[in-house]
Amino acid sequence: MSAAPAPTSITPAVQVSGLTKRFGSFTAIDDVSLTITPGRIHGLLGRNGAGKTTLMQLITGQDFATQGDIHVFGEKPTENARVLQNLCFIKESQRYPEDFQPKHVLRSAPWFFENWDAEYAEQLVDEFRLPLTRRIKKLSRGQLSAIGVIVGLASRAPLTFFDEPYLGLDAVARQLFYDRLLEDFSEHPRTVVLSTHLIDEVANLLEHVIVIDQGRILMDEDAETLRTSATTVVGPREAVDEFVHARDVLHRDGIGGLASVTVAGLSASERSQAAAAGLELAPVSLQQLIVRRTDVRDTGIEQTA
Ligand SMILES: Nc1ncnc2c1ncn2[C@@H]1O[C@H](COP(=O)(O)OP(=O)(O)OP(=O)(O)O)[C@@H](O)[C@H]1O
Repeated sequence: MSAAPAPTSITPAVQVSGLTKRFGSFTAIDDVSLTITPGRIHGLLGRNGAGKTTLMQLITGQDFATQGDIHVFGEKPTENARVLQNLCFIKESQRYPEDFQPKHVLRSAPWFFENWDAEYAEQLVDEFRLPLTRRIKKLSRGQLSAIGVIVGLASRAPLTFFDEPYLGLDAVARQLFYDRLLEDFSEHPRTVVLSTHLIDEVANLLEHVIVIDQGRILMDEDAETLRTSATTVVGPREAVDEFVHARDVLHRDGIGGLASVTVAGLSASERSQAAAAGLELAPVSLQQLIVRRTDVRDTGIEQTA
């Protein structure tokens, strides 16, 4: 067996080109190309059935593509132990052996993850209040999710995928997950891909956003660029209409004589112009932006405020 090419800081964590996955006549992933830069937290977002889980399954070598290429740290992932030992895929539908208890999961984790930090896992078990010696099939939905979250964090895998990792987790536990992810990521930088419908909750964690819909990539952008790419203009309808005239309008709302219109990118001088016209400018949340930019009203994305 030839030696693995040493991953370098410029080797993409993931490189996908022309990727297609069909289930019979249904195309779940449709000619997708994307690059996941190492050392960042990426959001993989999209409506139900958009193709997020399928894409993650292909990248992590758990399923075969119909067409196209996938490279993880420069190598093909399928049946490739060198790649797989650098991966952690936390999914909502994780199955465990019949009689397993959380303590068995934690004991077996070091076999799969060479960076496993048992002490950190213990700390997380306390913080998430996970009962270690109860059969997994008897755990609550949130406790089951806590196992995945703990494994995902304590594995410190160079490439970690969290696919809707927190079904059933209460607000305190979700916040704990975000806090620990951010802290641990700063101390042990790695590549994280987080798939979620709770966009506003994770907005501050994300450095890059990938939006998928009907198997195609709709958006693949730096989160900061995205955050500053639109503004909502609020004020008397006539003044707002005059201001947004000939601009790229993403969304309109309003009541009575008041209008609230979201427009793409405003320059500094346009902002001053709006202020001079007595209009208010409000930032657009990442969630709203994705909803507006994808031009979809029912996104399947939950409001959490
Ligand atoms: N084994 C399969 N056989 C047939 N169709 C499948 C199979 N796996 C997934 N699909 C279909 O592929 C599409 C993408 O599914 P996927 O699970 O990737 O979506 P998702 O974006 O993760 O959705 P959600 O947010 O609801 O979890 C869906 O329409 C799904 O029904």
